[in-house]
Amino acid sequence: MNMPIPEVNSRHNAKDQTRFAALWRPALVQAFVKLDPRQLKRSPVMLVVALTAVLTTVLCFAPGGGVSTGVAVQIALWLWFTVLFANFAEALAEGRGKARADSLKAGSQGLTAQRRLRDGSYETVAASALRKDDLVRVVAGEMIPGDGEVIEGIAAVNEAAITGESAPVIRESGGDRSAVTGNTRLVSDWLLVRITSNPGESTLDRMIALVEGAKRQKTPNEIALDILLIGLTLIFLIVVVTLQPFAHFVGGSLPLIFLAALLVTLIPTTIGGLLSAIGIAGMDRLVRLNVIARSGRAVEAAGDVHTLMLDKTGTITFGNRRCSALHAAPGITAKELGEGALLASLADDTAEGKSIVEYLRQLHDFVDPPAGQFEAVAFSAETRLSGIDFQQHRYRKGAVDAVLAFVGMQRLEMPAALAREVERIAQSGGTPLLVCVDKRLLGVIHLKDVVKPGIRERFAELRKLGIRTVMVTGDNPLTAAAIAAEAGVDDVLAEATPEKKLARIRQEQNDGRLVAMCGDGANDAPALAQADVGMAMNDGTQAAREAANMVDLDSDPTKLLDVVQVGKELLVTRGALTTFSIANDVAKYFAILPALFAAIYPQLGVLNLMQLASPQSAILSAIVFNALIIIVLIPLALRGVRVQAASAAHLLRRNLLIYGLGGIVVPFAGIKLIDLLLNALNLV
Ligand SMILES: Nc1ncnc2c1ncn2[C@@H]1O[C@H](COP(=O)(O)OP(=O)(O)OP(=O)(O)O)[C@@H](O)[C@H]1O
Ligand SMILES: [K+]
Ligand SMILES: [Mg+2]
Repeated sequence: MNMPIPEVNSRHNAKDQTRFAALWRPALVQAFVKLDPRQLKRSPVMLVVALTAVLTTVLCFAPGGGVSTGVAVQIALWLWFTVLFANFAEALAEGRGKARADSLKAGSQGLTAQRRLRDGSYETVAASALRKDDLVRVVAGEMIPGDGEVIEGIAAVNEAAITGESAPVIRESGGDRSAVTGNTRLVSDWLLVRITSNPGESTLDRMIALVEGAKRQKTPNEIALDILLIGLTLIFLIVVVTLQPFAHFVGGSLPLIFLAALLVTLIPTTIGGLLSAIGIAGMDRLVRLNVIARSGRAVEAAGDVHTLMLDKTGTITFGNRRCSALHAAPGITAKELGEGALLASLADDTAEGKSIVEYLRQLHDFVDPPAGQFEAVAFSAETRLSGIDFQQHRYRKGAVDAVLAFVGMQRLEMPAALAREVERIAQSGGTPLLVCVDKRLLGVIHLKDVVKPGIRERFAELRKLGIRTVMVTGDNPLTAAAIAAEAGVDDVLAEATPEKKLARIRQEQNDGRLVAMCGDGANDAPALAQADVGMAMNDGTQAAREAANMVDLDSDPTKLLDVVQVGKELLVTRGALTTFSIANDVAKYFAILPALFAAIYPQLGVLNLMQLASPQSAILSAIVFNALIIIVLIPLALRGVRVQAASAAHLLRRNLLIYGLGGIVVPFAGIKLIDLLLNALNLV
């Protein structure tokens, strides 16, 4: 049922065609610009073709060996076409991203910022002059001048320029929603932002570099393939050079121009010419998915990922865990619990803490303790506690096991009514926070969060691709299990600290599996850095965005499914075209050799199955075919081979059959057809 059906990816067909109409002209110009040897040397195979083209161009003036000048000129021209077609493919791939890069650049031009000086006043500077740790103030209506972290304030931000999503999002200091992106617009209030990137390193800069493909580094896979292609080129060079002694042996001779042309038809020019376009097109598909990848390597790893780890709050759920109710322990009044919970939350600037304060202020009028008379204990993912020390009392709230440990109580010693309440909250998928003062339990706070829609279906699709999903969360096992059941993950790791998350990833990697991690919090940063594919939610913290090697601008963890798809398509497309290219070249050898030697070894006539008209015609037809096949395969290289859920072995067999067999058969038909055409037109 899950049959692999490699086919040309048609999802973007209509769009691609309209784009092509706008793109081919500039790409044609670029094809000539890219004849620059400094650019050509990035592809060793194409460099060899270019050098051969130069040689044959020179030989046109004295072809020798009975080759007519007309044929020599045609061979030289088609060799140049071969290089130009490969350049054209690359230019087309780059062109698709360039329009987006240009509009991104235009949006950031002339942007200014209000930078805070030491004395607290502000100066106006160009956004491009901002450096890490500068403090800037942004007010409603202004653009945020760079990537940064909100230090003070709360505001709605329209991120459409970057994400294409026009609904504003809330950004505030503290907690997991504190990161802002340059070139997004503040639509309300004001923010004080600490800039976190130096010029040239921001999200916007990375996006531009990515879509332009200019600074694209070759991935380890591409380098390995390059080495294989260079090896094949050397082997065929030796093959071609040894043909001449054979010819001499029987008193004949092959013209140098034939040998040069033969070399080009035999070396892997098809994949050599399309390799870079395949890589750029893959990255472009990612950008269109609104995912920014730091390296092509991560995208390829995504194609092979086995385990996907996801943080719960903010990744699987929306992450606005808010206080929805309080339940007092037996013998504690609502007022006592409220006061304790408020004190434990006053100095807590996480979203959870703020929501508790807000909730309680609506119910009671409390008098705040004067500032400076208490000592804040900030929340940390390690302790999973927060609160204050005030008038010799220690007010705390936090994860159930953490607070029980704090008051020195076993789980079973908890008052039965409170234990039931905690369980009820957890089973509903909510997060229970116990509240205590010193050794006394006051009650429990119910934090509510909502699972993002569509998650379950997408995880089922991931499972079909053979990817296991694991939810890792700092929350208690019951809440974790409830959310896990709702989201449909395969496994859960609850009460996890950042270390535990990291250890789990290392363990999977030690078992030889590639791991992807999706997260948003500062506490996810180590895991995001350790994972082979680390995808940060754009609306998460700056720490997570910096540690990850991909950022999803839509903050949708299920986007990983698409990234896996792009990675697989990239690997399969490259593999398929390599198979095709090599099979093709070997077939050409047998297709044209009999014709080439017909005059020298008349006995070979029996092998001349294709009955090509003459050695001249055989060589020219092969060169023409060799160039045209690049053009024919450009759409496949740019769109990618469509990959559907299937085992790797199945895919491999299927592709070997289609592209291997195809690669052997196609040249026989193609070269014969061109031979007939050239002769009909009297060109040889
Ligand atoms: N402001 C807070 N004060 C006290 N305790 C908190 C606070 N926020 C969260 N907790 C408790 O600490 C636990 C861990 O929170 P944290 O945000 O680190 O979770 P996490 O590891 O990111 O996992 P997830 O995001 O999936 O919940 C929470 O489940 C909750 O019980
Ligand atoms: K070739
Ligand atoms: Mg989190």
